[in-house]
Amino acid sequence: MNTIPNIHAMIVAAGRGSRFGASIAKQYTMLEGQTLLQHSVARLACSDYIDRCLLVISADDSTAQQLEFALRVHYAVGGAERWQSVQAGVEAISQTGADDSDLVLIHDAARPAVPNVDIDQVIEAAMLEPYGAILATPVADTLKASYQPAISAEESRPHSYTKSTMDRSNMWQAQTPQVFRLGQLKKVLNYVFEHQLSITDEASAFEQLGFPIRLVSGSRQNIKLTYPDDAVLLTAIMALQS
Ligand SMILES: Nc1ccn([C@@H]2O[C@H](COP(=O)(O)OP(=O)(O)OP(=O)(O)O)[C@@H](O)[C@H]2O)c(=O)n1
Ligand SMILES: C[C@](O)(CO)[C@H](O)COP(=O)(O)O
Repeated sequence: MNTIPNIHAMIVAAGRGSRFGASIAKQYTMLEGQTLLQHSVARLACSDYIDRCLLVISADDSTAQQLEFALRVHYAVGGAERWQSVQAGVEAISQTGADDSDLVLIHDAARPAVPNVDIDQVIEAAMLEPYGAILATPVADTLKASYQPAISAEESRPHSYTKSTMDRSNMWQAQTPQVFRLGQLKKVLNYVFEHQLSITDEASAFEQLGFPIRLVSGSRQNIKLTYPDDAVLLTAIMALQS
């Protein structure tokens, strides 16, 4: 497993950003004169392993094709769930005649601050693995499980209470890029489809089948724009990095 495989990069940008709550899809939020999607492509462009990128966008996206990108891009139409967008991207990559042993790199449009060094590290780790590797950071905070007691008729919103404290010693927060062998990725996504699983990243699909995915410790600067508060942090991180 030590020959250099082809790398097919894909950025998933077909989400709505419902938790962010803006009127435009969050991947088109402007930051330092460019959209998040352009920044994310530019980060991938810094890697010597990547020379083009598949952008998975929603069917009604009229913005992406008007933008300029730091890499040669091509397009696929995403689905309702993130994993379905990835599956659409995987199909598009397969149709180009890619080999099952090639690597597919999946990155969120909403993570424009991924450091260049992390991109290469996760690619190089995946090259040595039969299934793949992902960026992640060890959980830093005390982690609480919670419960909500039954609410009385006059209460409109239930409060949450702590139930227990989780052992965080082997807990990680998943990031992207996530990098997998194409053939194995196709298999696990079919499994998700057949079993109607609900997953938030592709590494979860591998976990369901007991396939090991290596964790590569990444930077805490690689945050995802998810909630409005994240915009302040992301702006500061991008300014610091530039
Ligand atoms: N059906 C979907 C859902 C998500 N994504 C992409 O996956 C990345 C990470 O997902 P997330 O932060 O959950 O994005 P949204 O689905 O847009 O946000 P929300 O869950 O708050 O609606 C984003 O770049 C998003 O565009 C996608 O391509 N297709
Ligand atoms: C893929 C991901 O960005 C890894 O953190 C994430 O899982 C996307 O979905 P989420 O629902 O925002 O966790």
